[in-house]
Amino acid sequence: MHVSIVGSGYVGTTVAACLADLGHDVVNVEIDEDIVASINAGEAPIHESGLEERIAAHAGTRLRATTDYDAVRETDVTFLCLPTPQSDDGSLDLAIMEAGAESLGRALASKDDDHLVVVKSTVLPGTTEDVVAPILEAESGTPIGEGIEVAMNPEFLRMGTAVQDFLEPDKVVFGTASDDAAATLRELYAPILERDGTDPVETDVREAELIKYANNAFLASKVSLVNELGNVAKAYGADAYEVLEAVGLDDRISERFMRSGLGWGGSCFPKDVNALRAGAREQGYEPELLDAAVAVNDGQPRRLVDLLADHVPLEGARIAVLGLSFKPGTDDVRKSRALDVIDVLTARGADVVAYDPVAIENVRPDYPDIEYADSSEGALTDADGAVVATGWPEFDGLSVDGMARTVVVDGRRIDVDEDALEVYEGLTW
Ligand SMILES: NC(=O)c1ccc[n+]([C@@H]2O[C@H](COP(=O)([O-])OP(=O)(O)OC[C@H]3O[C@@H](n4cnc5c(N)ncnc54)[C@H](O)[C@@H]3O)[C@@H](O)[C@H]2O)c1
Ligand SMILES: O=c1ccn([C@@H]2O[C@H](COP(=O)(O)OP(=O)(O)O[C@H]3O[C@H](CO)[C@@H](O)[C@H](O)[C@H]3O)[C@@H](O)[C@H]2O)c(=O)[nH]1
Repeated sequence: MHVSIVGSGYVGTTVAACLADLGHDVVNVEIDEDIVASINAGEAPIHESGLEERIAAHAGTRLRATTDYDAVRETDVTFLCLPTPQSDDGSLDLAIMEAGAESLGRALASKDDDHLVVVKSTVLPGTTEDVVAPILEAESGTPIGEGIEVAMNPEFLRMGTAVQDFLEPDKVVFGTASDDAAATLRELYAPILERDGTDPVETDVREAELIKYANNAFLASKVSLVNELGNVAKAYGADAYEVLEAVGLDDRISERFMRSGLGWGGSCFPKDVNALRAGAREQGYEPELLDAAVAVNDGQPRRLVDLLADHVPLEGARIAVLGLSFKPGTDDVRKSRALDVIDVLTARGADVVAYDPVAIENVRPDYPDIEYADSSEGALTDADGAVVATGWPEFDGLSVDGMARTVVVDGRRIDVDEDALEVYEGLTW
């Protein structure tokens, strides 16, 4: 099939490379010329396992990128993979989606045969049919349903495992308003669906939009509940990991997403939970449980620093922050809890020296005044205390020899020889 993908960031690039891998002919339409050049040169513009080799294998044959929206006219389907950020008040900001839909609609004005526009970005119920579709209709001059159709196909991939998640998904969701649109999506995803004998979840557009938010709200709230239970465990002097490992043996609960500690960050959970809270309020519903999930999450960085302050006077102390990315396996620092920890530490007068295996350059522009080390040993040298903010595997078995005082407060449960330390405190154990 001939597919165009508008927006070539984390999602658009991954989806494009994977669809090319599945045998489709794919073009990325992207406004950033560096990204376009990178894909056409066969190089991955982002750090994701399995992406580089797929782009290298297909660039110039089944995969290309362009800044020119006219390329969509040579395709049957367009996926919108544009950012849907959070406004200052927490609500969903659709300005980029609207601009993308305008450009796409204009390009489709001179296309003769049928075209399916699929929203893959995370958008609140009603956005595809009530915001995107009218723009496409106005700009193309083609009524929806008479040559142009819209559909919604939410994406559940995670940073760090994006390629594998796309190619081997737990579920595939098609939100459509017609049998034709559903059939086109089934054909496009056929290699994935046939391999596992998976049936796609087929719904109307509005349900597909909400499935994505419900999914993220559920997972984020699960981690917040786990953190609340972890905080209670700590108050009782109990180990939350032992408790929750046992709880997770219940099939109804599952052992996944049970790691308590510093909480959830990243480009999705915070903005999506906030968009859903704002959207629910707009609909006249008070989402009290989601409010609480955010409050528990926002409290964890301060709790971590409070624990450290029980052992080390922070004013003027040299404190190592180990890990900056929002989770291991990615250089993404968007809404990373590590940054909140740094904010609290510096507000309380500590001198921060930070280390991360891949994410330092993404933090430096916003935090030019803290010190950076090129290894965990370097960060720990002469430190009066350390906090673990991201659970990178390389922090397991940490060497603390050079520390002024061997005080370690762990927000991610790394593997550490507690007997070698003056103080080891886990956030929830
Ligand atoms: N990152 C994830 O893990 C993930 C997973 C599932 C769903 N999502 C959702 O997918 C959407 C995209 O997320 P992302 O992380 O890929 O965003 P991103 O910021 O990494 O990428 C978006 C890309 O769109 C480009 N762009 C902006 N305006 C454009 C325009 N008018 N025309 C063409 N290109 C334009 C940007 O230059 C950028 O490269 C969001 O709605 C997000 O919530 C993200
Ligand atoms: O037991 C756990 C699991 C996760 N986290 C934290 O939760 C956040 C999110 O982690 P994860 O879900 O693995 O990463 P993302 O790449 O943000 O993926 C989420 O957000 C994406 C964008 O919407 C969705 O597509 C994915 O399905 C959804 O898992 C990170 O800060 C993790 O450190 C915990 O604290 N404890």
